[in-house]
Order: sequence, then C-alpha cells, then structure tokens
Amino acid sequence: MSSADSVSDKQELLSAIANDDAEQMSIILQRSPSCVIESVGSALHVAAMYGSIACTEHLLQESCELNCEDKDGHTPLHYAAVEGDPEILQMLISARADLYSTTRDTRARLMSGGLVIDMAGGRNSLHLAAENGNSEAAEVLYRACPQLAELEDLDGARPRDVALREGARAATISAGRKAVVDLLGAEPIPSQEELRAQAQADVAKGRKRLDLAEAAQKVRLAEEKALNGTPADHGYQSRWPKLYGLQGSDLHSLLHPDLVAALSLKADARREAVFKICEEITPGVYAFQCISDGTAALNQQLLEELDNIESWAAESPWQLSRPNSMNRYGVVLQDVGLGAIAQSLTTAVVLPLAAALWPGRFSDLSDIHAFTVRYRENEDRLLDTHVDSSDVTLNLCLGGSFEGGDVYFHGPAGEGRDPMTSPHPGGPGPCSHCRASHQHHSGTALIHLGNHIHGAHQLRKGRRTNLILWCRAGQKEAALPELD
Ligand SMILES: O=C(O)CCC(=O)C(=O)O
Ligand SMILES: [Fe+2]
Repeated sequence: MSSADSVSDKQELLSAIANDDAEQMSIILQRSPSCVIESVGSALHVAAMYGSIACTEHLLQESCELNCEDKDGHTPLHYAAVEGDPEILQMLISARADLYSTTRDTRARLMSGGLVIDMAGGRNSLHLAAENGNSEAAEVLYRACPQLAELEDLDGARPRDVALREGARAATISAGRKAVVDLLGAEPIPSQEELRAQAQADVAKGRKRLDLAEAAQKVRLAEEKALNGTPADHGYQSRWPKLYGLQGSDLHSLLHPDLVAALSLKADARREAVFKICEEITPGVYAFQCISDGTAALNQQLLEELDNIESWAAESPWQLSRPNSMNRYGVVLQDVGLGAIAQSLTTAVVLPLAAALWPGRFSDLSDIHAFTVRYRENEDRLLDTHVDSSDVTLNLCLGGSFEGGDVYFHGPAGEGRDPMTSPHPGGPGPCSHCRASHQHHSGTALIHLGNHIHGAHQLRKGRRTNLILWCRAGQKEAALPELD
C-alpha cells in the first residue's frame, strides 16, 4: 500500500468509526487490514473512544485483538474507561478484555497525540474511570471486578484516592467524582487541603520518575549521536556556513523589521507592540510574520542547507535520524550541527514573545528540541491531532510551494471535554472541536502553548517544510495544573 493510500484509508477509517458506520469500517479494514492510526492505536481503540457501539460489536465479532496496546500501552478498555461509555465497557468486559491491564508512566515526549503529558503509571481501568469522574463506567467495572478498587497505582493511590485527588485539583469535587468516591468506600473524606497536598505530592513523584527515565534516555541518545557525529565531522561541505554559528545578534538583520522593532522595546511598550504584530487566531495561539520574504532570507537558506544535507546523507554512511515517531521526513537541528539557530531563535524571539504574551509565566526556556517537519506527496502529508511536549512551541514556515496543510487548533488540553484523545475527523471539513486554523506562508510563524490541542490538515499539493521549536523551562518545578 502506498503511503498516499494509507493516509486516505486512515482518514476514512476514522470518519467511519466516528459515525459508527460498521459497514464502511469493515470495507476499509478489508482493503487495508493493517490500517492503524498511529496516535490512537487499533480500530477497536477508536471505536471505544468514540463510543461507537455498532463498530465495537462488529470488531468483537470479527475477533479482533481485544487487549492490543497503543504505542503508550493503553488498551481499548482504558480508552472506554477514560471516555466513560458504560455500554462499550460492558461489551469489552463480556468479550473478556483484560481488566487488570494497567497504564505505563507516559510522557508525551515524542509528539504523540494523546493523553496528558505526564500520565501516572500502574492505573487500571477503574482508576481511569475514577480519575475522569465517570461514575456509571466505574460502577460497571466495579461490579465486574471489585478487586480493582483495592489495587494501587505507581504512586500508591487506589481508584477512590485518585477520584478524590483529581477532584481536589478543582475548586469543588464534581458530581461524577463524588459518586465514584461514594461507590468505592465509606471512609471519611480528607479535607480539600490534605487532598490537594497529596495530589501535589503525587504529581511531583510521577514527574521525578519520568524525569529520571527521560534523563537516562537522553544520555543513551546523546551517546549514540556523539558516535554518529555531525555531517561536518564526515566531510560534508556546507552551502551556507554562516548558519552554523548564528548568534542572537546576527538574527536582527534577518528577522522581520516589525518584529525586531517590537522586541527591542522595554517591558510595557514591548507588550503593546507584540500584541500589535501578533494576530490571536484563537485565545492563546498567535500568528506573526517572523522573517521578511526575499531571496537568501534566513528561512530559504535553512531550507537549502537542509536539502543539501539530505542529498549528501543519501550518499554517505552518516545516519540521518528523524525527529520523532510522527515525523518521518524531518531533521533534528542539533543532529546536523545547526543547534545554534534554535538557541538563538529561542533567546531572541521565543522567550521575549512568550514573556509578553503570557506575562509572568516564562522566565526560562532553556530546554529546546528543534526539528523540521516536511510534508509532500508520497511522504507524510498531515499530522494527527496531538499536544506538544513543550511549554511553548514556535512553528515557523520555512517555505515551499504548496496547497492545503493548514494547522488547526482545538482547545487547550484539560479544558472542558476537548478530545485530547480524539483524532480530527479528517480533511479541513467541519470539526466541532476546531476553533481556528492557520494557513502557512513562507516566513510566518505561530507561537502557542504546547498543551494546546492541534494538528495539521492534509497537504493537497506541493511541499511544505516548517521549523518547530519545542521550548521548555529547564528544571523549574511546574505548578499542579488546574483541572475542570
Ligand atoms: O505546522 C505543522 O505542520 C505542525 C504544527 C504543529 O504541530 C505545531 O505547531 O506544534
Ligand atoms: Fe505540534
């Protein structure tokens, strides 16, 4: 199957399941039996997530793999518990889904579409129903297996504790969580302050575990990359050598004059000027002209340099690795020796803009993951709905000639019921969760918070390359996020 087929099959499969059209779903699955949605998992995951009864029934009759895991280790039963549809849960339980399967500690580091950035590990489906205040779902699970209520997650919390602690993050405990708490035990409920302190401690513990795992992973990767070296270490001749040592001060002559003028002002005046040059396309997402178009503009140079590296790499034993699992045709800037650009752009543009747009929130953005994404026919052509593993993301269009491929934004994760787990139904057609979309042009950029749910529509024609900077605060303790 060509990658173009797989893109449209994936889209059609999603739409069919979202509409609970079992007949259409089965036609697509017959045509592309291995059609999976990378950010979600199998067709059964999607059916569980959308509460699609006919599709779930059909898949179970076809004896699909009941306990298969998505790439973060979640089973369809987990999805059903998070979404809270009691009927779907009952169907999965009757089909003998594994009730004891638990979540892994998950950090959506690799642009995975999906759940919150740090997810506590060791949670069973009753924990997940409790966490989300899905009382009917909790009841179905508890009746099927009372033992689940006694099991602890990796932070030592049982499902009832999770409902209480999650509830403590909001001003008042929701009716759903309260019903779960009452269902799962009669012991006295600790005060809001105590619960909040426990929730805070759990978040800190979980973050520490994930930080350690991630640090170990970083060391392994850095060792691998050091062995591999950069293209220059292997005799690569650069097309634009100046790019490799680019400093913040060099950028001033390369960025759009209005941006440079705004950023050179002091605090209040800067804030005012920043709001003038940034268009807020939906609350918290801003578009602005970052680089003036023209020949030999910074974005053009970078594009040419990356193309040059790629052509050279094709003929060389040097290994070009890709940025993450959702981007098969991009490049990590650091790997090719271009880390200085990311550093300079962050210091000269991202940090001052973020400080002006989200006052008091960012004083440090020193942890940077910079990479490109490229879409074109017969390669990747879209990006599934996801959140970034960043505090702030800069997305700069380097150029190319293309049609389509707009970026769309749902709401921020954790706000209301915007479906972090739900993929976009496909194409730029109506999507009830979409709040805005942005058409890229060479030199324009978006700046947004990493946890704003978003994705990229399918590119219809041509080729587009964007530079993405995922910027995070160094080691600063982040506050417990408010829920509800
Ligand atoms: O523009 C794109 O294709 C990628 C969009 C994205 O994921 C982002 O802005 O973080
Ligand atoms: Fe993104």
